[in-house]
Amino acid sequence: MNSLDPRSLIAMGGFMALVMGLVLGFMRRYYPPSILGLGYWALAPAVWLIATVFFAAPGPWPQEMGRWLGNGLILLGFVLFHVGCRCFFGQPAKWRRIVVAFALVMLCLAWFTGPEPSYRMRVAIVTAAIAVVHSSTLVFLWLSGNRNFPVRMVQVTLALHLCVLLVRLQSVLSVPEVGDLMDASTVQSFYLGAYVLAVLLLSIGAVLMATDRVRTELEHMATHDVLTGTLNRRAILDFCEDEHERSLRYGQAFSLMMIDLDHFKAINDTHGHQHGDRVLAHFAECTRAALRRADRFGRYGGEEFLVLLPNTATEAALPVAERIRTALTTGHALDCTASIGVTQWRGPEDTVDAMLGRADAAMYQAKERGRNQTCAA
Ligand SMILES: Nc1nc2c(ncn2[C@@H]2O[C@H](COP(=O)(O)OP(=O)(O)OP(=O)(O)O)[C@@H](O)[C@H]2O)c(=O)[nH]1
Repeated sequence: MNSLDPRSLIAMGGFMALVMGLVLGFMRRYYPPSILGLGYWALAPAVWLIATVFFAAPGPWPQEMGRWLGNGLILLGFVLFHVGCRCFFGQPAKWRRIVVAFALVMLCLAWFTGPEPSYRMRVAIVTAAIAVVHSSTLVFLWLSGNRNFPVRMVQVTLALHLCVLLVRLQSVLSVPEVGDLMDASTVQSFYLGAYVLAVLLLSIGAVLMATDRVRTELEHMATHDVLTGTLNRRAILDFCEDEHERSLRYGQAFSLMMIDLDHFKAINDTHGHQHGDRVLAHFAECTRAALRRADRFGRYGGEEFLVLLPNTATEAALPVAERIRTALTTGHALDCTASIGVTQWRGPEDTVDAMLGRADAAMYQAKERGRNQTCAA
């Protein structure tokens, strides 16, 4: 079987690193600053590209020195990828540990380049070091708990490359001497091919992870209220329609709860609009804490909020309303009171609009009766 020329493979890796470095660099520039880690992910391919130059191009430096630097830069690229992953998930890099370990590896490589030249030992050291970096990236990603496609793709790429590295390490340690990097053997082509693929797939994985995060952030912005963090009007109404459809299909009742803060205009007028905003945020936090996971809570408009209680009839919704009112009066400086109107789905003829109307009417009834209470309709 004809083996691929190692120089061509290295050049291919360099070209891919160039393209992916540019893509990630542009993303770093134009994506929201909340997407962390892109800088390190963009640096990794740039470093791999420079490594390619040291390996493949004859330069003014001695060949052995070029190999030493090339190996170091390849390792550094994977370290930067690891740091990018940590930053992306909001974890600081352990720089002290990284710098010490990297310096040690470079010293060992220098030893087996100059005083005690051994290509075999250099291969073993670099391979083992990259395997350690891959393992810690893998463990970190696993512990991050994220299981979406881009993370899975990066994990699979790291795991496969790790397998190749371990095979290489084992084979390099089990024979007295191995061929040179530029020997056109099938085994060498396999290792270099795996490296090129790893460079490409890890960079693509980084692109996908960042893009997925931007999509999630945009989705959140489109469905949530900035001030209170609750669902916005459109999103909570969408949930109501979904629940209504479910009730039509399965015949299970659900309840809606309209909540309006009492005398909120007076709060604004007395303490200022900003204080009013803080009261709204505090109200949202307390209410969220009083609800179950399956309940949906959204800002209907101004100081009026809507709660959707799936699978819940009025009798079960009323204690929830009381729980919310209790949660709002705990002695906190931002405490307030609220009037609540509750209604439940009444059967196939009932609509979300009709339910909203009834919940609103019940809430106004609560206001008329003196506020800070719940009425059902
Ligand atoms: N600070 C702040 N105020 C808001 C916001 N949205 C609406 N408001 C204010 O909420 C007040 C609502 O006042 P009203 O509708 O008269 O109701 P109220 O004073 O709560 O009186 P009752 O509902 O009858 O108890 C208005 O002054 C609005 O300007 C907001 O996002 N932040």
